[in-house]
Amino acid sequence: MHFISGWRRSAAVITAIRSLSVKRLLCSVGSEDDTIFALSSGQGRCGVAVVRVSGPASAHAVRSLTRGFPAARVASLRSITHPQTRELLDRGLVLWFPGPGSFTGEDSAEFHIHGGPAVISGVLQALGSLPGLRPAEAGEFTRRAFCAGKLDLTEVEGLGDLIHAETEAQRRQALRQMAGDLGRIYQDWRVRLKRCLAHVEAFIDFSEDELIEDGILNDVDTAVRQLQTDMENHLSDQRRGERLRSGVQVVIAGSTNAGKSSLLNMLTQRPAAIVSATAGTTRDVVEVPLDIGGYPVLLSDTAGLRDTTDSVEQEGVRRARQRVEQADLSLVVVDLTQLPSEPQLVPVFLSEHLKNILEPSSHRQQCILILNKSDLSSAEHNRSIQASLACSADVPDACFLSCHTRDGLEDLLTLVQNRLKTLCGDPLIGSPTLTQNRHRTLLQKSVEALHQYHQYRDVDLVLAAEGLRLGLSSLGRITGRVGPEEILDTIFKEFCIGK
Ligand SMILES: Nc1nc2c(ncn2[C@@H]2O[C@H](COP(=O)(O)OP(=O)(O)OP(=O)(O)O)[C@@H](O)[C@H]2O)c(=O)[nH]1
Ligand SMILES: [K+]
Ligand SMILES: [Mg+2]
Repeated sequence: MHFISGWRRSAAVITAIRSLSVKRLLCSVGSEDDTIFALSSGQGRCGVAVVRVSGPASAHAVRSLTRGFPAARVASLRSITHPQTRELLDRGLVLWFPGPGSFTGEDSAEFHIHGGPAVISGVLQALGSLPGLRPAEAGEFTRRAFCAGKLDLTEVEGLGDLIHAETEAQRRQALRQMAGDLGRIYQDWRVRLKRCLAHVEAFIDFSEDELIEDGILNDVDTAVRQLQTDMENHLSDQRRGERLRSGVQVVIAGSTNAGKSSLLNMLTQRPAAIVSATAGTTRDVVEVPLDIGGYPVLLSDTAGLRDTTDSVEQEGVRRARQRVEQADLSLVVVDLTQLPSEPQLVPVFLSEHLKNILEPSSHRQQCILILNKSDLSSAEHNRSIQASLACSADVPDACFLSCHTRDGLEDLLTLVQNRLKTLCGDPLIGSPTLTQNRHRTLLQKSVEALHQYHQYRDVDLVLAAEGLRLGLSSLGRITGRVGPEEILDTIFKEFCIGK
């Protein structure tokens, strides 16, 4: 056993050298010797604009534009002047963040100036006139933070998502990922897998000399199986996190003239789609992003579903059906006045009607029935329909609505919100969910590689170990500990200049 710990130490040294060189390789592009600067607040006229500087010449930049060097991490009011012409550009706050304790890990500074275009361009020009300073590329500040080991890739992505978050639930999920909750899970799996690999490699190298305990491979088998289970559980999340990140696809579908476009307009509070008494008004899919109860929704109105000889309308119907296929949730609108007059016949009628709209049976659960135009039918008749529906197991959640009087809108919104909660999950409860397809693909690869381990375990241990190594490398790519340059390029390019 003594021998194994010695071997482990040397393996640890090798791993350390490897990860060092990977990091050097990844971070060598876009010379780190440059000092970069950019407007970090939004473009356009605003009260205060923030110009950020990072890199070795940051202190020189502060000295050149202001007098009296500011204390670290304290806002100091200064006159900001052009280093060559000495012209006064603005009076603003200057902040000095010495490395390595800064966001990027480098010496950095911020100029909080007035947000007029002339002030901003004056300060940017002044910085550009200094030797060793150049404008930052998109995402370059965050990239430097990553290279300094301040963030792993999942945290970088969380930061990107936070900047783009439009609803409360998206913000919560992004904050959690930025805090490293997701990265920690992947890191833990990497550590466990690394231990398995070390044991198998030790077994390959030393088992003939009988320096290895028997049963070590059985322990590895159990550990690998447990890892597979953990990863598969994480993968089978019904894409909740990804849905929350990119928006829930909700489609409004149904027969012509049911009031689908009227519903879209009521929910979006603007005349987004044309409403008319002519059947077959809507042809194109009309898509509107919405925030419903903190969840991001992409709501689309579609052409009424009917057989038609009009080729343009046929295309509209084809697109409508395609949307229903892809949707996370369908709002099926039915004109109440078109239902059978006998309430007890309504459930069978609706269940047949739904088959026509939601063909694959797997989609039946992801549907809310909206019985529209309730203003045209008596309250008593509506109650009888409701009672009859309550006794039927074939019909999904249904609610009465009038797009004219807005009666039933509250109930509909509650129903929709509850569905969204199930579809996206609560980002603060339970273990954090996968948020990106990139993570999913790499995790699936990792799980497949672990299957290779079991496949070759009794046949060829070297090949089995290779499976573990592949699994480890896929996991490492998620957090960016291992990874080709182009992945990083894509991720950082999604950031804007100044981030
Ligand atoms: N009385 C009443 N009329 C409604 C209601 N909702 C919609 N309508 C009317 O029904 C007709 C059709 O409405 P639309 O919203 O265009 O229906 P649609 O389902 O989008 O129709 P297509 O796009 O042609 O498939 C219009 O005359 C609306 O004013 C409602 O709740 N009550
Ligand atoms: K219509
Ligand atoms: Mg319409």
